[in-house]
Amino acid sequence: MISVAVIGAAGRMGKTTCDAVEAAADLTLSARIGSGDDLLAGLKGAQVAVVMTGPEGVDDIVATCVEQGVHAVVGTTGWTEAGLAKVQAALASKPEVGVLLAPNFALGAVLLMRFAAEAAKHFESVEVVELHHPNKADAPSGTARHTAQQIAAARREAGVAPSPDATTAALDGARGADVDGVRVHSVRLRGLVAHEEVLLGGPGEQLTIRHDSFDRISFMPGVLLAVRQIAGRPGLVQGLEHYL
Ligand SMILES: NC(=O)C1=CN([C@@H]2O[C@H](COP(=O)(O)OP(=O)(O)OC[C@H]3O[C@@H](n4cnc5c(N)ncnc54)[C@H](O)[C@@H]3O)[C@@H](O)[C@H]2O)C=CC1
Ligand SMILES: O=C(O)C1=N[C@H](C(=O)O)C[C@H](O)C1
Repeated sequence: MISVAVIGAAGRMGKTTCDAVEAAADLTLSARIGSGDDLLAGLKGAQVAVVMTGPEGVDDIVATCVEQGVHAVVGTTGWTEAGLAKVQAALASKPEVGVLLAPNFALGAVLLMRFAAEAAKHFESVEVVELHHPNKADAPSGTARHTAQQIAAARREAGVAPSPDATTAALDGARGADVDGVRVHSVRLRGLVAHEEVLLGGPGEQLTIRHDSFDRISFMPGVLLAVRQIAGRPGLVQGLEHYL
């Protein structure tokens, strides 16, 4: 049995995660930790923490997990370089602990990123569009950032030129955010859950790669896979693709 504490347990992802952990025969839910709860008390007896809070203060939460010797499976997005450095510093004193930062636990989203990086080596133009529910705190989404970074790395390695763009006059934001030279556009719309499209263009053709999460249960197989594997994967890992 692996004992699991869920941090951010009252949120949309936290509730779904608690249900998934409770339904798994080889896992036991040791604590539901919400905003204002005693984190140290909640972590007592846990082997793995699943972190599904908002971005604010998540670096301190993950650093505390590491200091307590609790592996952390982290779904929270909106990380800063300073936040990552804080976690790395905590891991330096506890190198046996595992931290997985996964911007998307859905298998289809992980595959979308892999396919997009491959395709982006072969097309002149590429842009990313992410579409989410309007309660989301961060933009662009963690998945879109990760997608754009993987696309940029693949294009750099293949020696592909930047996407052409003759824009010289634009309203602020009209061309989206620039992530490693890849344009990323964020849509927030009531009714949506989590969706992403990668648009690839070449002379006379377009390839669109799209993934839709219609329900947060789509993230649970990836979360449970990470919970089961993390004890054997010390250090900081970014992206569920490294676990597959
Ligand atoms: N990696 C993935 O596959 C996915 C990641 N996400 C990310 O997960 C995060 C949470 O998303 P939602 O559940 O939609 O947000 P939410 O706002 O519904 O839930 C966040 C919860 O965390 C709680 N919280 C905030 N600070 C806390 C603290 N210090 N200690 C304990 N609890 C605290 C809040 O009170 C709230 O209940 C977001 O960053 C989102 O981008 C969302 C879906 C999938
Ligand atoms: O906030 C969300 O809902 C989601 N957040 C993650 C992200 O920022 O990529 C994963 C998924 O897109 C849902």
